[in-house]
Amino acid sequence: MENNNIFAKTHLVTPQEPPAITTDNLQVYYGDNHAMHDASLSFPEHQITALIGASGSGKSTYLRSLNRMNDDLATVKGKIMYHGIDINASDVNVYEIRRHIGMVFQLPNPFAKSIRENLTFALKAYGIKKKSELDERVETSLKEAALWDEVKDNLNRSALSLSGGQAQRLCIARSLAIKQDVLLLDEPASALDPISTAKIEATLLKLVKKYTIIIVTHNMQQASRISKYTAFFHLGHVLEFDTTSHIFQEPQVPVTRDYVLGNFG
Ligand SMILES: Nc1ncnc2c1ncn2[C@@H]1O[C@H](COP(=O)(O)OP(=O)(O)OP(=O)(O)O)[C@@H](O)[C@H]1O
Repeated sequence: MENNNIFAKTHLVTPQEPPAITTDNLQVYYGDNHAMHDASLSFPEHQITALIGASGSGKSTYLRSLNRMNDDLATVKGKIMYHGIDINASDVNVYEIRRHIGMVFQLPNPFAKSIRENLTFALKAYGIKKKSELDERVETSLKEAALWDEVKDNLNRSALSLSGGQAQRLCIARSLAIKQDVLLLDEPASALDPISTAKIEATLLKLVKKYTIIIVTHNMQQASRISKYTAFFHLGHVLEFDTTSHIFQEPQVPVTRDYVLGNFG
């Protein structure tokens, strides 16, 4: 009956650093499918945390809940605390949440607009109209996302003409332009070549000085290279959360050990 005991052994540390976001007993249901069980985690400010685990273990489900992207798809129970506010409460404005907590998806999704408009679209919706401020936000966000040098000569060209890696950095820049402070990234480099992947990783390592980053990845080397903390998901449960070095060098839970050694998944 080993299967019944898999979820009994967990190892979940609470990082010393102050949290940017925490979840308390987060549960997600797609109809009758209880896809996420009791996820209680704390994501430290200005650190990269990786979410790892086999396909279907609940990583994206959990990540999407953090900025209420599951609202129309699932029932999400439990608390999601962000600066002392439970952002999972029904009376919280989800657009306001997404002003602070942004999402970058696996496949880059630039709008069919110019590079500049991709960055100014949300700013204008938030009431920023002054050209000098818009220009400043465009330049700063593109520089922070390490894209400025490649696009500065023609910001009016279509964002659809960018390469996959450039388009993904533009999507990161979109978050930076509106000064979101938590970036949720769902396998942002899995569709990219190794050079584009390296650029994204280098960008994230710079951004973490100012932003809190939570990244889903199937790439163990990537998690090791860039994250300070790692959470291991298994069949809708978080079984282990610790520093990335502990997770990869001395995992405490047998299922984590099997996963990081490549014995399944
Ligand atoms: N929109 C949805 N509607 C119904 N069920 C869903 C939906 N999205 C995910 N699920 C279910 O929730 C469970 C967890 O899926 P999820 O996509 O979160 O896993 P994952 O670990 O991110 O997988 P992957 O690594 O393949 O992206 C699975 O059983 C999946 O079928």
